[in-house]
Amino acid sequence: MNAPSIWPRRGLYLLTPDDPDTDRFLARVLPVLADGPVLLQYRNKAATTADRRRQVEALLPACRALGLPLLVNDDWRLAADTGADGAHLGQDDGSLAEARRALGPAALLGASCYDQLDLAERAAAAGASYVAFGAFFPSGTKPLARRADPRLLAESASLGLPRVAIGGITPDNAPTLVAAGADLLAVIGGVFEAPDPTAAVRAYRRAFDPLPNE
Ligand SMILES: Cc1ncc(COP(=O)(O)OP(=O)(O)O)c(N)n1
Ligand SMILES: Cc1ncsc1CCOP(=O)(O)O
Ligand SMILES: [Mg+2]
Repeated sequence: MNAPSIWPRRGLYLLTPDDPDTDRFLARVLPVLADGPVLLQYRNKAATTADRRRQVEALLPACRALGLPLLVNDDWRLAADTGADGAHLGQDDGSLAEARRALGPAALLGASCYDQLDLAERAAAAGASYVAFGAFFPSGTKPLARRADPRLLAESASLGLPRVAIGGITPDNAPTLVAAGADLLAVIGGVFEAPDPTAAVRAYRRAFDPLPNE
């Protein structure tokens, strides 16, 4: 694990797209990394187990060169085996406390809390580095995702952990979630389904750093 003790707690948290073809997957992801995401999550539900490992191993040197922390979705063991910076776990992805014990104190460990403050409280107690809520808007990537109320973002502030918002976030609706208390905006389709993914990455940055008249 090479997680920095101080990691970026505010900005675009980019998640990779589902793509079964490794060459195409990397050709889609690598070019947007330099343009402003502050965290990257490897999430590719369309890849085989062997390809998942290959793809994490291919992303890691690029992330290292940019100082961009890389988390692995679902599978903290793959994160441990590849030396990634951490993992993101949902309700079906195993024990957060076990992952924390295995990965150590420096690892970045994220927890899906959906629409439930009590899950966030439990995740914090189990050693999460951040808590994630959502979906806040309809998501083309995950149309059946549970929907969450933006008020959860303010209600979870007292946990003292960065709060991640996810689900259908676009450059247009991003500012409302930042205003509601989101520290990190987790995005897939808004970048990878955009006609110009690099321009889309830059557009999300504006939610955190608006122009003077905005
Ligand atoms: C930052 C972030 N938030 C939520 C999720 C969703 O995790 P999960 O519920 O385990 O669903 P899948 O991503 O595994 O489909 C996430 N991955 N990242
Ligand atoms: C993994 C996940 N969990 C809730 S919504 C979602 C998908 C987010 O993707 P998009 O940004 O395309 O809506
Ligand atoms: Mg999961």
